[in-house]
Amino acid sequence: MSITPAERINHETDEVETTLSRSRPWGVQTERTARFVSQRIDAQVRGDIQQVPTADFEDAVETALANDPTADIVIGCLPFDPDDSAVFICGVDESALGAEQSDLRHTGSARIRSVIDVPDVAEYEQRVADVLRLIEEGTLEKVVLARSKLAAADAPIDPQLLLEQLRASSPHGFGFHIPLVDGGSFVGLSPELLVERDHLSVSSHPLAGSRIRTGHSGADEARIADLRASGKDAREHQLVVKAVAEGLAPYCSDIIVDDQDTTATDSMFHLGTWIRGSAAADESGHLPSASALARALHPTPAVCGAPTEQAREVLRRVEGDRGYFTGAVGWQDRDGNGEWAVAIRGAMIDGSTALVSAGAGIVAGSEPRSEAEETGAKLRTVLSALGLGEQVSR
Ligand SMILES: C=C(O[C@H]1C=CC=C(C(=O)O)[C@@H]1O)C(=O)O
Repeated sequence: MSITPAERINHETDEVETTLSRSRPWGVQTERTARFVSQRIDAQVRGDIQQVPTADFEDAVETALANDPTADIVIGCLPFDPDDSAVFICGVDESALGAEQSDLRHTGSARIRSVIDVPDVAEYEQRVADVLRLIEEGTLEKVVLARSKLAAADAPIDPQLLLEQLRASSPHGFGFHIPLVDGGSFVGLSPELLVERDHLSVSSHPLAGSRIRTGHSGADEARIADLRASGKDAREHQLVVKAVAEGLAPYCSDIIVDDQDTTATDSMFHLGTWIRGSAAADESGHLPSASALARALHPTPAVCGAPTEQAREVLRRVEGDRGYFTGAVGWQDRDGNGEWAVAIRGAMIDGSTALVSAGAGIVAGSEPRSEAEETGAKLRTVLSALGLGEQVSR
């Protein structure tokens, strides 16, 4: 008897569920340091870890800041599923005080001993094929399907060291280290700006459509040309640009959509588009905060799909709980200025294990094998910083 795509994608993965749920005891508070680094700031705050429900991103950020009246800014992560909890640390920006104020413990002695695919590559390719059938049937236009690798080391993994190693591999992007209530951390270097508000100025730089970098200039130029000429990648990208421009429209005036660019990370090329506008005050004179703008945009089709609700439903059935992966990570001040990056190219560190996840946009014309290769290359960005990389082939 043949299995339908809907039946197959009911698959659940115990290792991932366990790692994610261990990160979520409620109401625990312990003082730790969080860091967020971008072209705009290098912020480090020390305070209690606050885990708050997030029916609404803006309310959650405001609740966290209200809980700590002495704090200037909040750094934290917002979940992929808004029914889930967010984690914040509020405080005074201590980055100017130097590293001795932080939790830095650069032991660097952890060696990765084993890596498990979750799901295995064949199952991921089957899921892509199943989603392609749903797309063919006309139910959906795009779904961003993710897979993970669970790496186990012989000693606790140092999250600060991982962040430094990621930053050494790529000078751009949004570096983050968010401590979690169970003692674990969410660490990464995202290339994608969900939204930034700097007083009146609002910007977003969605990415979608990718090629793997070879590291050889001639071959890389050919890959960039191929990416720019690809109708499939243009469709995948334009779905995101349209959603972001429409999402910002109620909150901004003078929205300008730039020409498409190519954004490079250490391992990937992506199609990107800057979308900018001026923050518009509501009837009581309030400007939309960075988190209100993040709420309006999340989840974009760069991490979920289109139409959003149908894609989200597929992801719930296929992948289960994504936790903070493909949520948002960033900072915000009391005036609502801030930056929220898309929470990709990161790892959930739990003692001596690291759960690394990556997704790829599936649209008509996608091929299961190349989507597995693309997610493999995205995973390698983080795995290399953990000291793996070439040893992990796909
Ligand atoms: C969802 C991820 O990437 C997104 C960002 C850039 C390009 C993407 C793509 O081409 O599929 C994804 O939309 C990820 O890295 O986990």
